Amino acid sequence: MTTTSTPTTTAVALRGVSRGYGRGATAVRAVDDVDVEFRRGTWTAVMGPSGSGKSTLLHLAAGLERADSGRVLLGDTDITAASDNELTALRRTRIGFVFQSFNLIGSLSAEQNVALPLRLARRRPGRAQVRQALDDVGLGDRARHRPRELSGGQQQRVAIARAMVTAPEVLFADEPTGALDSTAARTVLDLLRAMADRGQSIVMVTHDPAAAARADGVLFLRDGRLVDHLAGASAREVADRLVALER
Ligand SMILES: Nc1ncnc2c1ncn2[C@@H]1O[C@H](COP(=O)(O)OP(=O)(O)OP(=O)(O)O)[C@@H](O)[C@H]1O
Repeated sequence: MTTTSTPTTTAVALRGVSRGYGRGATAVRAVDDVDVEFRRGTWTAVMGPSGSGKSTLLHLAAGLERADSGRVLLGDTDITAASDNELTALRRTRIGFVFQSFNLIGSLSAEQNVALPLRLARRRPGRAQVRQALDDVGLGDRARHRPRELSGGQQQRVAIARAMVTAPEVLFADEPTGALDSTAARTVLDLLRAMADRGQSIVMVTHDPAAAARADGVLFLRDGRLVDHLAGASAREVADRLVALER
C-alpha cells in the first residue's frame, strides 16, 4: 500500500479496473476496464440494468473486493496492493458502508450498534460521540431502542449513524432505500443530501431514478462498462436514460 502526499480532490478513483467471476463458458466480466473518479464532497449514484456490475463496482471502490487488474485509489492511498490486514483497517476507519438490509445486530441497542465500529477499530467509544452520531440522523431519542423497536427508515438511519461514527472519507451505500416505503426513503435521501451538502463524499447504487436524481451526478453501467453520465438530472431524465440502456 502506498500513500503520496499530493493534495487531491478525488475521494476514490478506479483506473483501468476489471473484475471477473467464473471460468470458461460461465466466465463473466462483472466490471470491465473501468476508469472513474468520485470527487470529494459530492454524491454520485450508480445505475444500470440488473447484472451490469453496480454492486461489484461499489465493492471494489470500497475495498470489499479485490480487482483482477487496474488500480483503486482511496484519496492518496493506492489500496490495490494493500494486505488483508491493511484493507480491514482501512474499512474500519476510512470507509463507511450501508446495505439495503440495514445489517444491524438485533440484540444490541441503537447506540450499541453505532458504537460497534469504534470498538472494532479499538477506539474507546465515547458516549457523546455515539449520541452525536444518532443526533445527526435525528434519532437521539431512540438510543436505547433495539432494531425491532424501530421502523425500517429509522433502522436505516441507525445504520447510517453507525457508518458515519468513524467520520469516514467516503460513505458507500448499496440500495439504501431499496427496502423502504416512499416516505421513509425520502427521509433517508434527505439525510444523505444534507450530508453531501456538508461535504461528505457518497457513492450510492440504486435502481430508483427518484433516489438517483437527489445525487449530484449519476453514472450508468452496462455489461460492466461505464456508458453514460448525467449531472443535475431529474428523475424523469434518469428513468429515460435507464430505459434506453435496457433496450
Ligand atoms: N460472487 C459472484 N460469483 C459469480 N458471479 C458473480 C458474483 N458476483 C457477481 N457476479 C456476476 O457479475 C455480474 C455483475 O453482478 P453485480 O451484482 O455487480 O451486478 P448489479 O448491477 O449490482 O446487479 P443487480 O442490479 O441485479 O443487483 C453478474 O453477471 C453477476 O451474476
